[in-house]
Amino acid sequence: MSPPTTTLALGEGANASKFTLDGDTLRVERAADNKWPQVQVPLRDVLWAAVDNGVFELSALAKRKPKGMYILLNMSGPVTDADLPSATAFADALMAAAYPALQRQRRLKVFVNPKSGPGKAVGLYRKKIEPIFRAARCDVDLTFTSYGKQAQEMVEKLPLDRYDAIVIMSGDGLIHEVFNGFLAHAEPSRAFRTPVTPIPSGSGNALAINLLGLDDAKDISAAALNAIKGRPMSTDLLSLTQGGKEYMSFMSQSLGLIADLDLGTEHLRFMGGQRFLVGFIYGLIRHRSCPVKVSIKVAHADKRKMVQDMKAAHEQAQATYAALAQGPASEDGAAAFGAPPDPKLADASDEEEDPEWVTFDRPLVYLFAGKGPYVSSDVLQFPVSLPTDGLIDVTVQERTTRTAMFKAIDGSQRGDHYWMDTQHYYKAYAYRVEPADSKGWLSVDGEAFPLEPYEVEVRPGLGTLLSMYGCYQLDFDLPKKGKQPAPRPQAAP
Ligand SMILES: Nc1ncnc2c1ncn2[C@@H]1O[C@H](COP(=O)(O)OP(=O)(O)OP(=O)(O)O)[C@@H](O)[C@H]1O
Repeated sequence: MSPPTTTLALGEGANASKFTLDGDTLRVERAADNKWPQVQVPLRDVLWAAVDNGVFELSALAKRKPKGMYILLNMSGPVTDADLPSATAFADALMAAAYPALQRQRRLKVFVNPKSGPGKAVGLYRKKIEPIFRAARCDVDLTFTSYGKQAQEMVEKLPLDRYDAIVIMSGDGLIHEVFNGFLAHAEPSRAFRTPVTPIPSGSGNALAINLLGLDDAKDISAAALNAIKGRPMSTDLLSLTQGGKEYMSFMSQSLGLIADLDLGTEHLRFMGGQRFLVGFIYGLIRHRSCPVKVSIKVAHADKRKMVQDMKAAHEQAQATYAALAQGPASEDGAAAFGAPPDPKLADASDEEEDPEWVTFDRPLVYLFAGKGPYVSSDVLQFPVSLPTDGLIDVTVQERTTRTAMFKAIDGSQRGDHYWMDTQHYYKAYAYRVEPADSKGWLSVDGEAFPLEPYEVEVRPGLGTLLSMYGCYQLDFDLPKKGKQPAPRPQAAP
């Protein structure tokens, strides 16, 4: 239920301020403020309100335009003794409405990688993120990483009771480290329940894009808000075994063209995200096959059904989120988006499914498997991925003409390649790869692994992320009428 309209008026004459809590919105009118004489923000963006030592304090993130960047507003003003009861009551009501069934003042373990992306993370953290966490009165334990794998080592020994979430300001590489730190923790299942949330500052920030959406992922303040207000969202993780050792992958594994462009373009780092596109074009010009044997434990492979399932799951998650956001105020942060489904139950309705291992036996250009729709801001590789369907999305690009592959680049941000006949898409419980030779790369969450035999198995709902929505943020649907995709031939088992 939305809170009733409540108003607080403070000060007099030119210094008068009026605060109105109206449904899901806070309105502030302060004629004396030259920059923001009137502000309207959704309650979601309110970070703090309190009366402290006779001063009314209010912090919120605000935007000048709906699609603009967040700006932190800290307002404060004296409260007379006569106004003290009404100001305190207003602040309490505002906080209750701004944190519905959400824990306040989260205790955050924050990792910032100074070397991530263009190397500006420290400055951005100090300028933008730190003031937001301070405004929300979060308890921050900050580490600027000083060498590779430092975050992983620290997470392996993390005192789990000490933190409500782990915040990672870097690219996807440091998130990979954190999940692998959990794997080596003395209490792995408890460790994996610690929510993880990204603040994008790397060259690949897929998790931030998937949680926040393409637009908000450009605004690190939106990511900070997610660390403060996001709700725990379970996610499947992908257990990769190679040479008898287990690794945890949260995002993707790739071979062939995709791994080459991911790992073989380090020298083009100065280009930022553009280096992946350049690498893709270079790979297409070389047009090499990827000599591997791929076996997949397939749950189903009907592209249209996958889209319908994804849309239905998103609707359900959004309804759950909306109910939670309207829920009674509480300081209990345990509200999650429900338990992950049993993957066997998820497909119980589909009697034609064959849970046996099948072998993909056509020449392929790349294999790309993972969790989470976007793998970079330009590529919507797994548009039907769901956080907790207990399945991994496995795509195998069969060898085709260069022209067909070049055409696919254009719509890759929209996921157009999903509909290519030669792009085989499987929902799978597990898959195995046996490379014919060891020349080339295996990329796991963007990190280099040897091109040796490996197997991936889904660990349903093992990990926890933070989300404002309860589902990934993307726009993908069945093609409009008149633009029907051609029927896709099954890869022969
Ligand atoms: N201070 C540091 N110096 C050098 N490397 C570091 C430091 N801190 C972390 N690292 C390593 O930097 C890598 C950066 O990965 P991450 O993906 O998070 O950022 P990125 O800028 O997107 O990098 P990449 O493009 O390589 O993926 C991680 O493997 C991590 O171990």
